[in-house]
Amino acid sequence: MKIAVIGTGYVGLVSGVCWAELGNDVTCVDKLQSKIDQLNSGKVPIYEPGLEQMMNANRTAGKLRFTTSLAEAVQLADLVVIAVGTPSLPNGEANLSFIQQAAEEIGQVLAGYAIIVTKSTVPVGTNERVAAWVGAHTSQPFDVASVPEFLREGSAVRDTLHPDRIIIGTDSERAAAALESLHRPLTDQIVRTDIRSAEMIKYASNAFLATKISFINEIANLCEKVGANVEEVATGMGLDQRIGGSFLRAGIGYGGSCFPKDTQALIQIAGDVAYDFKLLKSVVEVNQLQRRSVLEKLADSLGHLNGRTIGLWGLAFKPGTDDVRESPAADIMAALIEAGAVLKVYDPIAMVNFKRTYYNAAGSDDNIIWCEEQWEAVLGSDALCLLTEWDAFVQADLQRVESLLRGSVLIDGRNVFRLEQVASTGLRYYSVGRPALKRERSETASL
Ligand SMILES: NC(=O)c1ccc[n+]([C@@H]2O[C@H](COP(=O)([O-])OP(=O)(O)OC[C@H]3O[C@@H](n4cnc5c(N)ncnc54)[C@H](O)[C@@H]3O)[C@@H](O)[C@H]2O)c1
Ligand SMILES: O=c1ccn([C@@H]2O[C@H](COP(=O)(O)OP(=O)(O)O[C@H]3O[C@H](CO)[C@@H](O)[C@H](O)[C@H]3O)[C@@H](O)[C@H]2O)c(=O)[nH]1
Repeated sequence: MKIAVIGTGYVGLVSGVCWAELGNDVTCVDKLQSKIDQLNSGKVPIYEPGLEQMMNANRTAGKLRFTTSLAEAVQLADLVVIAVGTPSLPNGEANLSFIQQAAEEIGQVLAGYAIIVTKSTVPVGTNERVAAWVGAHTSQPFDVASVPEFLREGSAVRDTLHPDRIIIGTDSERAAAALESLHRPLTDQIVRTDIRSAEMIKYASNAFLATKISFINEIANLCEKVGANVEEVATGMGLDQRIGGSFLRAGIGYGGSCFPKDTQALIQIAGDVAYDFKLLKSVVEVNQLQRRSVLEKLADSLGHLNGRTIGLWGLAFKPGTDDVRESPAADIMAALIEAGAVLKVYDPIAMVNFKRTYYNAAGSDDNIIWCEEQWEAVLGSDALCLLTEWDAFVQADLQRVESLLRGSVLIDGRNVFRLEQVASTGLRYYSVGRPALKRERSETASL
């Protein structure tokens, strides 16, 4: 199949590369010249394990190209895939301006029948608008379909090649048949729906996963008060097949480019039809409060934060990605700085993106020291907070943490250390929903 993919972000690039890997002829388009130049020089602009190698193998095989010319890509394509961003507007609603622009541009250059697929996450009814935006600029025949994307960052290639299901929402038999044959090599779980249901499946899935996380975080907060251990609780709950064990890891709350944005958008979608989505509003509120639990634990262990030096391990919203959109670390850092703390921060992959997104490229803020390696963030700090569960942090030698800290407090925002492991050190240890090790210890530096 000849495929044009509009937008070379996490979704467009990974989908394009994987479709080429399956033997299709793929042209990826982005309006950012710098991105296309980078891709044409064989470099992937995002951190996504396994992607660069697969991309270059398919470029070399002549199955994958990159261009800024939407016309060049669309005119030859049987299938045109829209994978541009749908970020939040200030009121939480999805911003559809990139979708509209892409749809209108497609309409302007369509040279014959094509199937136009929206992979971006879009509110119910958007694909009907896409059809109108395309149709306003062309007399060529076309069909539209909603094929929402469910990949996770950090495992995007694997998720794309081994999806749990493919949802195809379209009114057109011709489009459905073509899309089924495109996806059949990936899975037998292909579900056909009407367009609006496909659009809703994406939001409902993300909202449900976010609900699971906020639910277990509330159970964790309760566990701390009643002396239970949330890990044991989650294991016990998850063995019930009706509940399932995934997405029950308590922590500092969800972040990323999807859950925060898509939960807000679904609240807004409901509001537009005068439906008050109370449960989802609480999920969002709980998530916001959960980020503050790190500050409460620091205040409990250190007494006050003014003038304290706090080491932070992890800036990405989760391990395996350089994406820092809506990362809990951003809120936690801002609150710590406001409380007068000095921060020593380190992330193995996301430092550059984080500085650029939240502190301008130079990372300028007198209260932040951007560390070159993970141990620098520990050295001389009153406390160390683990915010992202990168392997290098999970495998860290806790005796070394103890010896480099000036204080003795370790806040584990992702429950990565075993309680017995920490018990063999003198660290004062706070995790999420598990018993704290609050023992007294001298705050003398041992550098
Ligand atoms: N990131 C994820 O893990 C993920 C997973 C599933 C679904 N989604 C959804 O997929 C969509 C894309 O997400 P993303 O994270 O890949 O976005 P992104 O911001 O990483 O990338 C979007 C790209 O589209 C390009 N673009 C915008 N308008 C264009 C136009 N008119 N022509 C050509 N290029 C254009 C931008 O320059 C950018 O490179 C969003 O709706 C998102 O909610 C994302
Ligand atoms: O038990 C859990 C699982 C996840 N998280 C957090 O939840 C966030 C999102 O994690 P994850 O879902 O792994 O990452 P994303 O790449 O954002 O993927 C989600 O968002 C994508 C964009 O819509 C969807 O395609 C995916 O199916 C959906 O999992 C991260 O901050 C995680 O730390 C938890 O706190 N506890």
